[in-house]
Amino acid sequence: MSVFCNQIRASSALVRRLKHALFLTQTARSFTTMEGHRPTIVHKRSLDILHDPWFNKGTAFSMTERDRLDLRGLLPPNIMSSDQQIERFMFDLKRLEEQAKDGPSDPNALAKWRILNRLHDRNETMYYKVLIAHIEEYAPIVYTPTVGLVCQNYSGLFRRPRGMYFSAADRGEMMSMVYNWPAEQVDMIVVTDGSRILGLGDLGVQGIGIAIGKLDLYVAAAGINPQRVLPVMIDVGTNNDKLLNDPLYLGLQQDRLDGDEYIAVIDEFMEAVFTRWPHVIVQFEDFQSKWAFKLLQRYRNTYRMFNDDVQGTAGVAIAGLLGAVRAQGRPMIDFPKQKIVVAGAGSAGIGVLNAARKTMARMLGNNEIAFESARSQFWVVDAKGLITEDRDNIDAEAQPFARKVKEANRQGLREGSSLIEVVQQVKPDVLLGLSAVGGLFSKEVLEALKGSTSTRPAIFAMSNPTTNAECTPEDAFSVVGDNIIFASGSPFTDVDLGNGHIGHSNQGNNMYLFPGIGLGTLLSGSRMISDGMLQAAAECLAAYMTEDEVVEGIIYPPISRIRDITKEVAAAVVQEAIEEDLAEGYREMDARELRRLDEEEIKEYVKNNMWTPEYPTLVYKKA
Ligand SMILES: NC(=O)C1=CN([C@@H]2O[C@H](COP(=O)(O)OP(=O)(O)OC[C@H]3O[C@@H](n4cnc5c(N)ncnc54)[C@H](O)[C@@H]3O)[C@@H](O)[C@H]2O)C=CC1
Ligand SMILES: CC(=O)C(=O)O
Ligand SMILES: [Mg+2]
Repeated sequence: MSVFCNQIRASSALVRRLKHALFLTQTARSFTTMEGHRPTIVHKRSLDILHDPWFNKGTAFSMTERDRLDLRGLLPPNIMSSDQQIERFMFDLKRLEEQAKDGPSDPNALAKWRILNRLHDRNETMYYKVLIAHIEEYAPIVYTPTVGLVCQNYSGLFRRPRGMYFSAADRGEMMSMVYNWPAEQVDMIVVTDGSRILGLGDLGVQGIGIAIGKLDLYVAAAGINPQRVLPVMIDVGTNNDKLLNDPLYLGLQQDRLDGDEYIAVIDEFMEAVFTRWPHVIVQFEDFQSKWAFKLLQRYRNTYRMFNDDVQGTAGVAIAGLLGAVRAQGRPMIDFPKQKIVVAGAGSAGIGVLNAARKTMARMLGNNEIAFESARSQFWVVDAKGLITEDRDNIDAEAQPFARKVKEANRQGLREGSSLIEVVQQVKPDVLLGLSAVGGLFSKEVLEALKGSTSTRPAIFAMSNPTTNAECTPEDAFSVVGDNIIFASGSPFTDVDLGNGHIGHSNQGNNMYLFPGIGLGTLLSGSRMISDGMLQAAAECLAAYMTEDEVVEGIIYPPISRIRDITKEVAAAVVQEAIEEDLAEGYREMDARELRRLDEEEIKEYVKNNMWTPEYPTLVYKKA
């Protein structure tokens, strides 16, 4: 009996399923025939639509729909057909299969990024809990080196948009577009124009990945509330031929704007974001050197902004250079005696040179003569070799570091001398690379460094991502010797030197400063980010490592301590802003109260204002 009943139940369930399938087919058909005639009424706008799988069309939203639904700026500018969207999806899927055949490392890193990214989309609190608890393991995924790979493959990886896109096609619209962002308050913007992403060159609109990665560190390290961060991509075109010819590219397929047209776009963006959020801080990231310096000079006295590659990198390098002096068993005040060869004269290299020269000058008496004499401690080599005053069309930023011709000749050098020649002749204490050329510190260059007059030569292979590092720690320790200091921009593991000795591989990356610079600026309410505030941040990082650690060769903290060092850096920035009378206060902490705080109280104030990922209790209230 029960078997019979079960059969009846099963067959009626089957009939129901068949009927339902028939109904769905008919409905689908009637929808298909009506498509294009009857619009679908939606009761949502903006991000709510993009996050709704029923209505979301992603990059296929037309421009009129984007305007109608307040979506302008929330998607990359290139409008795609649904066929193109599927082609892009399939391309990515196939590429993953291809890469999986080639070897485990890259697809594994990308797969981890995807899993983390999905969690980021689903549950930010949980995402940041995971990131903070495992920062050592996952910073290399959300930040350098994997973020470089993510940017390179962004068209394929793009699923749900994050951040805002302002493009050259949005001129005249930005002031209203900025209101499409759903958050009432934004504390921190990281903006890029994609023109020099890490050492990977012009990646156009795909550079948004670096702004997202940097802001992940703002949340994880500085405790900036994730609801108040905004990654921004300013798409003014690209000069990357591959992207210009790629039908699946998500950005504007036109040559980069230049000159006044370019500046007009960036000006409009700055005006728009500072009009809506007057207290926001804007970090410029990975702009090609040509614009990095000009925009910094243009905005730094008007807006709360800084350029991470120029100023953040400079501070991190100074801290490391001072650490290298201490590691030689010498006092920091001996820094002006160091002979420093820098390979790379772009935004990062020049930023470091300017800051190092100023630091030396301060130690030598802080006057014109000191500043002039500090200049002779640097030898700068770029793609054309040693820079001397003989160089034609020398960049204005590099000019102050051009070697005098006679002096160079006396050292057996000339305009355009190769890096090996320079290292052989100068016998520097420090060899620092910000060239974006992987392997530039070849065996020959490192062999030449063995002639260094330093008791403990330092090698900074600071270019990113990993493949662009000027050398690996293995090469450095094995060729130059066990008694060196080594730092790199992207993480490497320590080197086993045998007999229980470890060759420390430090990560010399601006991530140790930018989160603290941003947080300190926010909490001080400083009107601008002064040289003094940046200097205070660098000095704080330099002083963070103990004497024992630097003697061991550890000149930067491990990333597991990034939240603590960021708190210290932020407190130093607040303190300096107060001393320079720039601090206007933050929320209920007004300028007067800030001035009353002592050093420990400032640290406490910073700590108490760092967001931690905890679920809040939610209560429903009608809008
Ligand atoms: N570790 C860190 O915190 C940071 C690292 N960087 C890295 O620094 C690198 C450079 O960045 P930017 O200065 O903005 O780039 P850039 O493109 O403006 O400058 C590169 C410089 O390297 C020079 N160069 C090229 N080939 C060379 C060669 N064979 N020998 C010597 N010099 C050579 C170029 O002439 C140019 O002066 C990138 O890889 C970037 O990822 C940048 C900022 C922070
Ligand atoms: C770290 C960084 O800012 C860069 O490589 O550009
Ligand atoms: Mg950068």
